[in-house]
Amino acid sequence: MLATRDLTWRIGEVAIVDRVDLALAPGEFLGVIGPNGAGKTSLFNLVSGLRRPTAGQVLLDGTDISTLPPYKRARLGLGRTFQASSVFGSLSVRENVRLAVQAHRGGSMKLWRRAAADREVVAAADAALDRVGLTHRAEALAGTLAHGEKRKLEIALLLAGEPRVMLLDEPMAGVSAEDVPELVAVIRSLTGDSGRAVLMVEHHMDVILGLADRIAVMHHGALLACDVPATVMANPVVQEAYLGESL
Ligand SMILES: Nc1ncnc2c1ncn2[C@@H]1O[C@H](COP(=O)(O)OP(=O)(O)OP(=O)(O)O)[C@@H](O)[C@H]1O
Repeated sequence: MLATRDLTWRIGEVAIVDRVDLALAPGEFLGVIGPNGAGKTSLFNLVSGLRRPTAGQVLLDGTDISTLPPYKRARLGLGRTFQASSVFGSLSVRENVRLAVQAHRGGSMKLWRRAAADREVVAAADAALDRVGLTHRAEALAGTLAHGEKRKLEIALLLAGEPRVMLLDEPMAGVSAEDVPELVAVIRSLTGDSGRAVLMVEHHMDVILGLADRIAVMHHGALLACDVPATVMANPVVQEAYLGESL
């Protein structure tokens, strides 16, 4: 479904992302971990289109998308969340999701189509809010949401684009410990239907372990290991890379 082949991003002589090969199957949840500065965010930016690789490719369903901007990748079914919040704080939660659904579907100029289309948009927005457990906050201004709720809203915005592959960039960042389990449950449900695949960069090992089918470990830009969680955890090379950081 999604794959990287020899994916490389160099700044001068330094390989920030170094010949990374990854493959993500339909319905699969792949976690990307690595010590600080390992190149996780850079890899994520190459896959989502925020940066162009200096060598290698990003493939979606076998097609090379390496040079496409993020919005074109999104149209092909590759959607990402951002670490920085991309929410309109002065609009309600429902309005935010409605706009995302509308942006994804495009508008019809025919008035007689408009009313029915509007109902469909609202229904799709409400379904996305329900998916992430935010129905009870639909009328709240998005700017008033707690961190954990904001992360859920960002996932709802992403769902509005009906992606086949979801890229999640540290969705637990800034979320208080008591809100983590609920957010983990929402994220776990994302691969539960329709063969949607998830690639998630996350700093918290315990979160990744509870979610991922396979874990890719990055170190100094390269892929150190990519396997099922138990095998990765038992890998001495991985343990060595994390020396001084808690696994
Ligand atoms: N635009 C840039 N210019 C120069 N160096 C960069 C740039 N972007 C990233 N780097 C460097 O590349 C390395 C990898 O950074 P990256 O943010 O991808 O790592 P990371 O694994 O996401 O780290 P963290 O877990 O701390 O977010 C770091 O040493 C960083 O300083």
